[in-house]
Amino acid sequence: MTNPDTPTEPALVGSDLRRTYRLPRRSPFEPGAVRTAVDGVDLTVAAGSRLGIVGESGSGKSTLVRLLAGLEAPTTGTVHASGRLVDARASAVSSRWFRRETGIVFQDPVASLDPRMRVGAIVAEPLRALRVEGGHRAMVAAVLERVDLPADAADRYPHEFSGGQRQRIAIARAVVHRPRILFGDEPMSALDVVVRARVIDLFRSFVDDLGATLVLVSHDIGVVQRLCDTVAVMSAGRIVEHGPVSLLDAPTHEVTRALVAAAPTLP
Ligand SMILES: Nc1ncnc2c1ncn2[C@@H]1O[C@H](COP(=O)(O)OP(=O)(O)OP(=O)(O)O)[C@@H](O)[C@H]1O
Repeated sequence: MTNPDTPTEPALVGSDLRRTYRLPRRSPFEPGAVRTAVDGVDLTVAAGSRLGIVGESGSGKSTLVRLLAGLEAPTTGTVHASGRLVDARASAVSSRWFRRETGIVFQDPVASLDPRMRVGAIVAEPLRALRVEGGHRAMVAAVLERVDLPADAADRYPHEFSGGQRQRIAIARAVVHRPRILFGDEPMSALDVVVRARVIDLFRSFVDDLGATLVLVSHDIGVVQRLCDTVAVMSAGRIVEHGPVSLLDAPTHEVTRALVAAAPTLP
């Protein structure tokens, strides 16, 4: 039996994460320049916490979340999930344990859903790939209902749905296997205000139900204030401020101050 006083292992620990990209060469005589997207990040995400990652465009938010989600390998540094090394270069079989623990929602629901597959097959895909036991059809039907899609949604194709509905299909696919960590990379930013509010609610209710850890990239401070309990502020590939989300109410770092000052007031 676990002692409630014993601190549990952090959901994620990124240690000295660095990710560089070599840009295309401008001349045949010189190598391409190197761009540093993430520049020595140490980050611990406590189990059950809800971390928002904010920062100006190009500050490295998406790259950091791809590293934490094991979608991309760091140039140097490591990611551990519940104490276990996450290896983005591992085979599908070796990385299955981590894929089972994680779900990801991206910004663009059109690009992230295969147009040739029916919605039911799209949402069932993680169950199949991750060898989840049980009746997949029933699990898919239940999760589609949870995201308010019509009963016949499973038999239809993504193009038959609106942008907001497609994002809800993407959320259904991300949570159908009941992950312990949910990642979102700007999952609300392609949506209009009303649809965005609904998608925020859905994120919150799934994270509550699953008792999951949330790692959410957003340029929208208001979304982070609504969904997250902690925030990390990025600038030029580094985390310049990290703490409770209330730090956005009284920002001290100049980067955070500028982000808060530039944020529109939400209705
Ligand atoms: N595959 C890549 N090849 C080359 N450069 C890249 C690549 N991915 C990211 N970068 C560069 O790394 C830096 C950080 O990019 P990243 O997308 O992580 O930032 P971001 O904070 O998520 O930006 P945005 O808010 O605009 O999405 C940028 O300068 C970007 O151009």
